[in-house]
Amino acid sequence: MNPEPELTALAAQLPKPRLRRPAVILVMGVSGSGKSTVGKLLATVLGCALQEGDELHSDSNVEKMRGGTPLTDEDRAPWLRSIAAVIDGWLETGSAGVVTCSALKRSYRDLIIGPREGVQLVYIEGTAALIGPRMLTRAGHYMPASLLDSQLATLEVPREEERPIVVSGSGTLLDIAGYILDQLARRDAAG
Ligand SMILES: Nc1ncnc2c1ncn2[C@@H]1O[C@H](COP(=O)(O)OP(=O)(O)OP(=O)(O)O)[C@@H](O)[C@H]1O
Ligand SMILES: O=C(O)[C@H](O)[C@@H](O)[C@H](O)[C@H](O)CO
Repeated sequence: MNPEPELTALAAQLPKPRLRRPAVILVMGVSGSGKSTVGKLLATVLGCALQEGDELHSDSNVEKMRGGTPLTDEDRAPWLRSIAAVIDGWLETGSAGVVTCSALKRSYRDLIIGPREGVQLVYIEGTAALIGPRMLTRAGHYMPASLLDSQLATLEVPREEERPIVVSGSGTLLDIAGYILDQLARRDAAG
């Protein structure tokens, strides 16, 4: 992991929470909601591994998205399994880790988290008005802003029973990561 200098500087302003159990975190949300940026920040503060879900897509999935076509359930299935395998690896070794994945549908999250104990879901909320302009100005990413509408249409917001930490993507990165770390510490202490 080699986060950008700005993220390293932000991370230095966030105290590392003392947790009883290693944090295994899935950061979800539509494309452009801030998963990678927030995920990097969390992993830097926690001093743990970061797996970018985007890096696990097949070349054909990436080409499809680059061309402006939304992925289907079938396209996503092997990708979701590879994300679940990363989480299983961390759980088996008792390691902490942060994985980013859009995880748009409940069925996807059932596959990635399902009955696994000790995986914390974090959902970054954001409207098209917030995220669209950010996607347009983001450099060097294959995902076109034109796919944002389909991402939002496919999204099934996590329900209470999934015990998500829900945070608005409209705040500053410091606020967003600070809130997530605070919630993580409270839940760790209570659990
Ligand atoms: N809270 C924020 N404030 C300002 N800019 C932000 C914030 N969160 C994210 N951004 C910016 O928005 C853009 C999208 O963020 P990011 O790449 O982290 O989203 P993502 O959910 O990982 O997207 P994708 O799933 O498409 O990879 C980036 O340019 C990032 O710097
Ligand atoms: O499920 C999906 O449609 C995809 O995973 C997308 O969400 C992308 O991976 C990502 O967001 C692009 O950057």
